[in-house]
Amino acid sequence: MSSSEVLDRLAAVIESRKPASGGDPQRSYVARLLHKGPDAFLKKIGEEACETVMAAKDCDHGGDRSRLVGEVADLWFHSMIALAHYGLGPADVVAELARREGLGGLQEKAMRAIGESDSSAA
Ligand SMILES: N=c1c2ncn([C@@H]3O[C@H](COP(=O)(O)OP(=O)(O)OP(=O)(O)O)[C@@H](O)[C@H]3O)c2ncn1[C@@H]1O[C@H](COP(=O)(O)O)[C@@H](O)[C@H]1O
Repeated sequence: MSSSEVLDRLAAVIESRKPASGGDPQRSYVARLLHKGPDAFLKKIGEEACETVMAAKDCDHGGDRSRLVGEVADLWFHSMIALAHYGLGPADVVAELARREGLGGLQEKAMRAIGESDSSAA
């Protein structure tokens, strides 16, 4: 089982829960969030991000690392609902990570700073 297969299957299920695909808010959690709209699933992303931070901090103090895995799973899951709403999916995120492969964060930041100073000089 590859991680991208799992993400692709989940993306397909989320797609099938969209209102246009007949998703039923009475029977499906995903359909309910999509039906409520961006405020509902974006709020969940904020909550899950905070819970991820708290679970990670607990790991620093001997906490259960499986809790961190669970919180990141919640964060990814709710982020995937947002991606689907905006017509995107895990393949788009993977493509962006692939594009960044080999470009160090400090290098990218330095390139951005040069671009910003060029545009302010123009
Ligand atoms: N991966 C998940 C998944 N992860 C988390 N959740 C649900 O997300 C909800 C919110 O999680 P919380 O920990 O915040 O729980 P809570 O405090 O009860 O949340 P709220 O009351 O704030 O909604 C819970 O009800 C979880 O069960 C998920 N629900 C569904 N999936 C996947 O989505 C598929 C489709 O789900 P349905 O659309 O519900 O059929 C499922 O088959 C799964 O593969």
